[in-house]
Amino acid sequence: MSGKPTTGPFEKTKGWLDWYNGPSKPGFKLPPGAVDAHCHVFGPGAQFPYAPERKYTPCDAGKDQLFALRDHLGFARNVIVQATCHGADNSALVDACLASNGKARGVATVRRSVSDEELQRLHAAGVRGVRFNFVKRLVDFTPKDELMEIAGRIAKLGWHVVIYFEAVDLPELWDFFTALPTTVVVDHMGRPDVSKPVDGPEFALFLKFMREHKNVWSKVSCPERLSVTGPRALQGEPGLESGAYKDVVPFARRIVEEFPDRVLWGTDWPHPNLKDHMPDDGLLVDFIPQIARTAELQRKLLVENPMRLYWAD
Ligand SMILES: O=C(O)c1cc(C(=O)O)oc(=O)c1
Repeated sequence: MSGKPTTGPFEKTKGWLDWYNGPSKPGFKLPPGAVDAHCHVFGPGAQFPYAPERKYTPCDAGKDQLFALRDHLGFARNVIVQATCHGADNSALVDACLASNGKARGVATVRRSVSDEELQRLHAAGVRGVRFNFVKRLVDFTPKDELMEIAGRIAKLGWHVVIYFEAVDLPELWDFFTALPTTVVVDHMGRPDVSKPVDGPEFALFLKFMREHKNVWSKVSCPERLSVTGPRALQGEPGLESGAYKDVVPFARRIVEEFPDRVLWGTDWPHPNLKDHMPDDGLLVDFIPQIARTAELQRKLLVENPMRLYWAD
């Protein structure tokens, strides 16, 4: 990996943790054609300014650094998800997709005012979905009728909707989510509270959501974000052997084993808003065989599912 995080003309949010630029080589050998199906680009801010309405200002994390990480870890492709710090200006995302030689597809953020021409331009760049965010610390509220209107328009392009929310908010969002007319992909397992039992009512509701709605998929990503007690995956520390993020394993494993054809995995590089540590992305890859325990489950999670959703054409 080359390149160090820079900050450009913007001042980072106080306490911001930069991505770790010395990731280890994973011990786990990814299957050929593996896709990192959730990652972001931030700026660089000098070229792609952060949005005025953003809730945080990150360090830069540009496409060259993302592609270097992809190659270092052994992924073949990326799905780049529009980060909230760029609002609905998808320029950095589009630039990265276009520069990737077909190795990156995107999930954009759009407003009701987006034109059909702009949607076509995004499609041509490789965008295949839009992201609706309900995490209050990240975005201002968007009315549900606006989101439903957008969903109806992008459905015609064959795109899907990615949703990000906290587990406690699922009951209130249920009717909206289950009325969406597209495939629906949940970010980071709907952020379960992993200090609660995997068999408890909160996670049961999430499993019911997926069980009763066959159009719902889940990213089994972000153990570093969800873990409460598990040891961290830090360079120089025994990651896999000591069971890094082990409190997250039962949740992710449950989803992978019940819904093997509707799961995706991603690094979440450059890991926005982590508060107490920055993971080694190589060790995050080493987390995968704990949650997808057979070669077949790994192939579905890392190759077949993301290819079906993002590279169907
Ligand atoms: O939990 C987060 O802070 C977070 C933020 C963003 C974003 O700002 O887009 O994306 C993620 O996947 C996760």
